[in-house]
Amino acid sequence: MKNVEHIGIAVKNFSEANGLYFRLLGVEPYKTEHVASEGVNTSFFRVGSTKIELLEGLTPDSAISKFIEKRGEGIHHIAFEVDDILAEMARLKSEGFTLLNEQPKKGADNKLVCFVHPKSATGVLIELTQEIK
Ligand SMILES: C[C@H](C(=O)O)C(=O)SCCNC(=O)CCNC(=O)[C@H](O)C(C)(C)COP(=O)(O)OP(=O)(O)OC[C@H]1O[C@@H](n2cnc3c(N)ncnc32)[C@H](O)[C@@H]1OP(=O)(O)O
Ligand SMILES: [Co+2]
Repeated sequence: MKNVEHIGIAVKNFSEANGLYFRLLGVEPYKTEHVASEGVNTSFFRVGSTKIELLEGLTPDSAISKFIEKRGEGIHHIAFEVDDILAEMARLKSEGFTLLNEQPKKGADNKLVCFVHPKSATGVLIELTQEIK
């Protein structure tokens, strides 16, 4: 795995949180994107070589809404950049990690993504991301 591509943060109020992170980081988000398949709105802020992804759930059954309901706002996942997502998925599976999708799916920001169950990774939801070229 390469660098931490982004850290995902679950927020209750998307526009307020975007304003707060603008004041915190001193930069505007470089993009906001609706990801229908995940039921979320996302925004991305560049911080050095990595990014902060703010996530707002759009329906009560989205992963983000359920997370906030159970655990409140906060860090939701850590995303690692990989060159070959299929190879990395096979490697993690053989190491005993539970993958949450059997095939890579289209994530935000032009990436293929796969999630690893937090219960198999010390309570941390892990995302693999591979850039779509
Ligand atoms: C688009 C974009 C991108 O970057 O491209 C994204 O990031 S999309 C990001 C949003 N999409 C996703 O997160 C997709 C992958 N996530 C999922 O498939 C799911 O959220 C899930 C399997 C992690 C949890 O789903 P679930 O239906 O089992 O949910 P539950 O609410 O019952 O949660 C089961 C247990 O996992 C815990 N749990 C849930 N979410 C998290 C999390 N993010 N980090 C750590 N623990 C977590 C709950 O507290 C609970 O623990 P306890 O049992 O102890 O109470
Ligand atoms: Co993410």
